[in-house]
Amino acid sequence: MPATLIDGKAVAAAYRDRVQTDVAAFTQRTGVTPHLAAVVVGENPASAVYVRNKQRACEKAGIGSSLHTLPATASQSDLLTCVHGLNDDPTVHGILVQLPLPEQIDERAVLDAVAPLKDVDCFHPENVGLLSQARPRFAPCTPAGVMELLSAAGVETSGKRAVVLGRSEIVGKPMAMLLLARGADATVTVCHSRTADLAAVCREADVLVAAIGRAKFLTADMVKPGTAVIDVGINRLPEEEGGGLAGDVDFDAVREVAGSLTPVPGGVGPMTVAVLLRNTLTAAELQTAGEPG
Ligand SMILES: NC(=O)C1=CN([C@@H]2O[C@H](COP(=O)(O)OP(=O)(O)OC[C@H]3O[C@@H](n4cnc5c(N)ncnc54)[C@H](OP(=O)(O)O)[C@@H]3O)[C@@H](O)[C@H]2O)C=CC1
Ligand SMILES: Nc1nc(=O)c2c([nH]1)NC[C@@H]1CN(c3ccc(C(=O)N[C@@H](CCC(=O)O)C(=O)O)cc3)C=[N+]21
Ligand SMILES: [Mg+2]
Repeated sequence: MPATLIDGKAVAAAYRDRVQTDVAAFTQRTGVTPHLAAVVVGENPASAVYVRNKQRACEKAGIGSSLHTLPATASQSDLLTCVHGLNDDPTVHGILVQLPLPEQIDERAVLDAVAPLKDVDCFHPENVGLLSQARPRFAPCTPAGVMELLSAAGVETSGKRAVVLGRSEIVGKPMAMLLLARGADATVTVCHSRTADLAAVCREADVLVAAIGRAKFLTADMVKPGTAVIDVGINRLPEEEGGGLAGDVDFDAVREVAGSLTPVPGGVGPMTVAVLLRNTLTAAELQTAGEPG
């Protein structure tokens, strides 16, 4: 029996409706419109999609948004000046510095410069620390979106073996943290480029999250029948293969063995945007006087 497809678009739409309702109540009560500022350095086609989706979603949810673009040649200090300006602007509640940054920029230094209360990506060490102690201030957008999808699909994680492919600060690591947390209660293994017997480790998984950035990397032989497979990957296919998007999962083949599976597009991507909206409201609450947040 082929896998049940998890409809990320639908789950995200319902999630965004709840955010929209909460934004309206917040704005009514405080007179404040939550505002998300995105900082983009240079041109990157993959980033452009994300920026567009975010801006459209903000508008629909009653959240203000602004785009701050710097040329690909921008210096570290240009970028820090931009971030400091947004930190000091009381009308801006959330700041997102789009990754990756050009190579002349020290990515960590820039992310560390974002005011912790405006750090809607949950990248600042203070927020990562809070997350790791299971008292999060902000949800890591993509991993939290994955947890929402698992829950919407009725996938049990407690006591199950979860395998996360990838150990990045943006997806793999915080994903492992959320699956491990009390309440989710999975037994978590994190794999990376040095993992031995990767296929065998993957075959142990009841829940498998692929976030490595290699098109169609996860093949059917790496998946135990019935496993819930979440495909975080967003990879642009070469022109010879049609130039479309592909996840990290070999969708057509894995679909025949997995219990449930997310498509790309229409899976995790829309959830990332939805959680980002929620975090922007949370940031506005934390920064608005009289709001316990
Ligand atoms: N849907 C969404 O909202 C989002 C999607 N993405 C997508 O998710 C994917 C991953 O992104 P991101 O985490 O930023 O990527 P990174 O490149 O930062 O990290 C990739 C990770 O995968 C590991 N890896 C790479 N190749 C292999 C391999 N052959 N075998 C095992 N492990 C491997 C790397 O190992 P090592 O550490 O050893 O190098 C690394 O830990 C990308 O396709 C990206 O576009 C990203 C963010 C949000
Ligand atoms: N500071 C920072 N935070 C991020 O969260 C971040 C980032 N930088 N840099 C880039 C990656 C990638 N990312 C995506 C989010 C949503 C979609 C998305 O909405 N995808 C839709 C549409 C895809 C399409 O049609 O092209 C989908 O998968 O259905 C894609 C990609 C966030 N990232
Ligand atoms: Mg997706």
